[in-house]
Amino acid sequence: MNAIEKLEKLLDREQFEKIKALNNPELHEFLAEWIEWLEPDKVFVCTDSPEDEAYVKWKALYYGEEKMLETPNHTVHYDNYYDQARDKANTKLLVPGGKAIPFLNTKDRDEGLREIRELMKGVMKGKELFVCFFVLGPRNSVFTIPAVQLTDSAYVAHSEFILYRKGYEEFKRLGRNARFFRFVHSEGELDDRKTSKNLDKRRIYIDLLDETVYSVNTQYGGNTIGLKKLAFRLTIQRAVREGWLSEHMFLMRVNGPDGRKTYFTGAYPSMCGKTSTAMISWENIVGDDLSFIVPVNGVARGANVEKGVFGIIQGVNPEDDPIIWEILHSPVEIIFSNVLVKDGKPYWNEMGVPIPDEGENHSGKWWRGKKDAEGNEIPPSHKNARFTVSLEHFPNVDMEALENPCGVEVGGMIFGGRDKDTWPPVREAFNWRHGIVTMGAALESETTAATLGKEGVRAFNPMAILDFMSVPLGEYLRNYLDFEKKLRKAPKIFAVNYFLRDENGNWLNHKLDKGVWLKWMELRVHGDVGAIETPIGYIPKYADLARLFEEVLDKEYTREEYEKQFTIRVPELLAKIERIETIYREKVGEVPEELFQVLEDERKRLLEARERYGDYISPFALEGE
Ligand SMILES: Nc1nc2c(ncn2[C@@H]2O[C@H](COP(=O)(O)OP(=O)(O)O)[C@@H](O)[C@H]2O)c(=O)[nH]1
Ligand SMILES: C=C(OP(=O)(O)O)C(=O)O
Ligand SMILES: [Mn+2]
Repeated sequence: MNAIEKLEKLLDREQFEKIKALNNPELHEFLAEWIEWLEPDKVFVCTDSPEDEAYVKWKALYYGEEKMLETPNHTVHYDNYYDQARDKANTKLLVPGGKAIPFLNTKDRDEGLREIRELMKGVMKGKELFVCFFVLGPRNSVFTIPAVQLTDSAYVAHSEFILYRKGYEEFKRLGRNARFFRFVHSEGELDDRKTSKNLDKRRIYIDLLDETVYSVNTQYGGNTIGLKKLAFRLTIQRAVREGWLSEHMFLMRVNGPDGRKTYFTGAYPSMCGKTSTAMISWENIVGDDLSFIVPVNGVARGANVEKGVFGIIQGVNPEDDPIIWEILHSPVEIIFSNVLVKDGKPYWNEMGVPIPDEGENHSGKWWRGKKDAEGNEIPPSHKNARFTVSLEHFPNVDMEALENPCGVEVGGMIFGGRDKDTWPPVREAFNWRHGIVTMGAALESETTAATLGKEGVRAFNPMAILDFMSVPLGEYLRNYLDFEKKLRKAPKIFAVNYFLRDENGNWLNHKLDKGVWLKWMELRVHGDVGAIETPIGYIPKYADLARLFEEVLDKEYTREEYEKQFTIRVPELLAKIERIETIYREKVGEVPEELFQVLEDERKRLLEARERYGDYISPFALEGE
């Protein structure tokens, strides 16, 4: 029996017709094999019709994976108490022979496939399987990658309808030419709260050879939403092979003087400010998490891979995040996950308004003071609780940029992480190489609640992408360094640090200060302001920041604040170079030689500056030159 005959037997007439209309034998083969293997009771195939999307939404409620909230179109979903973040340990890249690659979690492909197939055999008995088609990037463009998702979670399928562009018609158009990604997900057995039960058998296996990702016994979006962090491993591999960039970056428009529009991408690790930055209310959002950057006629052009936001809700408050706040309180389609619910209303930590003392949350029935099995007090919402919403509802979305099949010209690229004591709030690289090496490849950040495990540990995280890296780091960096050669004018590279602290652990900056750094970077892209040359790049002059603080935030910015924040911390910077160099020399292997040269040059500049000015160098001392 060939694949299409098999499918005719496995699917009811209506569903079968939808599949038959897609002229792609490879797709048919894949579907026949997996539907047979997963043994669902029922299969639903989603086309791009609003009815099919509505069906999935209704099924998420019907099967109890989501519950309605008071506001129309709002629902809440819970993940298991121990399934609240990405599971790095059980996320593995399947490579032939299980070849060890530094910093990557690999596993022998045959063994991995055997294991995951075993875990998935008949896993959908008694369940409904949803077959969904989406695309990454704008449709019918240089960025487009079609993808098919198989899942028994209507919540996962629903999330994808919010986050991705529909792709059934694109599959139809492309026919057998579709080079598509595949995602197979099962939440596995559920408990009475409809959360995944067999967490000890939670696995996320990425088959780089077949561009297929398998995910089982988990529901948390970062582990399950195929087109998000799972596809990301596959797009990085494609990008490095094909000479473009697939990055963990937001994409936003910063509005310059006289209506000038400048687009920036920014790479920060999970929970380090991508969404908050892209959502600055007076600028315009294009994307908040994943960007493709492709060289087109010598110009770096960027596009959002997605069309929605799976954002962290903790800390969203009416003062700092007026737009998200407004959206979260309007009747547009939103999935809240792992928040506190009381009388049909969602609540979350640090929301700036009083929170009830009891209700339901990710731990089940909750009351203030409730402790978990480990004796830890359970907060109202999980730190990694999220909202899922489509960008079309954002008053500040740049729709033209989001939908443009040619993407937008990238003027600047920003790198940043959680760093309490080393980098200044903002600086500009001397050139592409300097930025890619000392800001991107040298990025370190403290671990957060976006992944399971200990928080607050400083960790090497080049380009904020290490969790998703799928090729040897050296190859990835080679591609990055070479990218410049494909461009007539490379984007400027910047680094930011929103997380500096003083001796007592207090933040040195307010959450909205980033709005000022963005305006400064916009001016720098066009050469509109001067800067102070330091051993680690260009930093802003006090006078320019004082003026921008006034204009942007209507705030006074004192010389003392500036000096404290922009002091060049030579011992910390030297120690960092030491750490980074050691990692690349001793642990990574096959690193482009120029990386060491660039680090060495930076070290020399720092040592010379220390000779003249001492360990902690005031920016005013350098400006005087
Ligand atoms: N202290 C401080 N916290 C911030 C700042 N920006 C964002 N955050 C917090 O960092 C967390 C994650 O931010 P988010 O933008 O969602 O990160 P993403 O995962 O990179 O998109 C949230 O809890 C924010 O409240 C900032 O400038 N300063
Ligand atoms: C979905 C995620 O993205 P981020 O925290 O980068 O927004 C994640 O890391 O699980
Ligand atoms: Mn985010």
